[in-house]
Amino acid sequence: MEDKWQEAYEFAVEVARKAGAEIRKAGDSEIKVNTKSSSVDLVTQTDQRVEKIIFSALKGKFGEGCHRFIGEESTVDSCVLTDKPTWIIDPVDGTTNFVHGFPFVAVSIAFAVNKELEFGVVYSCMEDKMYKARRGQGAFCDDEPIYVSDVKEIKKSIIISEHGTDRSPEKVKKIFSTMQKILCIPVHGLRGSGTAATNMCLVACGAVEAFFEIGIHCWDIAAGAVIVREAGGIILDVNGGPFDLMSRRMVSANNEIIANRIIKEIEIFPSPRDDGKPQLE
Ligand SMILES: Nc1ncnc2c1ncn2[C@@H]1O[C@H](CO)[C@@H](O)[C@H]1OP(=O)(O)O
Ligand SMILES: [Mg+2]
Repeated sequence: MEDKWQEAYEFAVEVARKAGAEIRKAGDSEIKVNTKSSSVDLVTQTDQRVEKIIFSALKGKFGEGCHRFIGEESTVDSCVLTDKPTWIIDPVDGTTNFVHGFPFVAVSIAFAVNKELEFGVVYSCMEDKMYKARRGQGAFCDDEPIYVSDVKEIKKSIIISEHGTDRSPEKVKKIFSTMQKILCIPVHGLRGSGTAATNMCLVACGAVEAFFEIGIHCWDIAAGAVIVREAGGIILDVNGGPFDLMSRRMVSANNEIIANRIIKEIEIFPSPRDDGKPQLE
């Protein structure tokens, strides 16, 4: 069949825009906060409600039986990626930002077939920016093509990383030690928007050279991964090997030179995979 997934791609953009409008509206009223894995891993009723809105729209259109659904708040199916068409969704990426009114919050919708990411949509809803990419067709922000930066010198780069939600002193020490080494190369700067999906879009549009993190989940980065690749960038594992969506770790960069220079400095710490398989070295 010609261009089998185009309709799904266009529908995903529509659904992301609607979901983002819901998030914006919810941000204007009182936000009820609960915690998940730790006291700093936040979830709100908006996360759960928006995920339901997205899932019911997609299931209504494509049928529950034919497609699989992986979502941050309600993973109905396990996180093991199969060959079946699979939606990978984070309804509110940057929940902590949302709770605090820090203006970077994204809806992330990705679609994989035969274990390969087919398209990704990231709607940065507070800025009203729609990032999207389909495999082989380029990356766009608000329908304008976007490209990664052409900087090859690490000393002329801006790098993004985040701190995650695990505050065990050993992990925090490794995260800060990595950041210190990168900062002292020296790079032009270190940044972090508080949403992995948006961070990847910042790589894709050339605002920063790289974003890396250990601890992120597949739903945080699946859509962003397509967008970065289609903008001309690359995604690698933090050990320099191939990127594995379920590994909970990755380096996305404008090119291999910047990626490998950062990888040299990353102090890897253990992070259980999303699919329960043994972690890579
Ligand atoms: N345990 C974890 N460690 C690191 N990042 C995490 C994480 N859990 C979620 N993240 C995501 O990483 C970014 C910030 O660290 C956010 O995109 C956040 O997603 P969330 O807002 O959907 O929870
Ligand atoms: Mg997230």
